[in-house]
Amino acid sequence: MRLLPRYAGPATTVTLSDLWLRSTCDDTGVNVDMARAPLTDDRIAEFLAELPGWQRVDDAIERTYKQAYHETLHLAMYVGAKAREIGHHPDIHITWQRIRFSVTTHDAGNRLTECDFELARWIDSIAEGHGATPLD
Ligand SMILES: C[C@H](O)[C@H](O)[C@H]1CNC2=NC(N)=NC(=O)C2=N1
Repeated sequence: MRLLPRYAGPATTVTLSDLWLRSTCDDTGVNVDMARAPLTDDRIAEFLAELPGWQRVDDAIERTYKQAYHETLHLAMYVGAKAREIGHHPDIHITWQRIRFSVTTHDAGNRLTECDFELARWIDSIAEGHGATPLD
């Protein structure tokens, strides 16, 4: 079992993109702008087209990866660190050899917003860095 985290990439640094996303997606007194407005079905389809592998499930987007159980715990830790940085958090479901991420915007009444697609992009990047295999 790998004892040290495999991935020490963007999840541990705050980038301009994070700062933008944080100012757009968290609720620390920043005006809720377009990024947190519920998206129309057409816009959701446009965003999904840019995120191959993510599926819409009702008013959330989901993706599942295959990875050794203990590696999925590492991956969840780094995704959690990124979620804290950007103020937007996925549901994470871990079972044997599988990790599934589900993202929606609770503050918009559990509807899909731009924040969800930004978070999905980060999850893809971190999962790739961890060597997780998409199951789509
Ligand atoms: C106050 C806090 O920033 C907000 O409640 C954030 C926290 N993380 C979040 N994560 C997700 N997935 N949806 C939200 O609406 C959300 N809101």
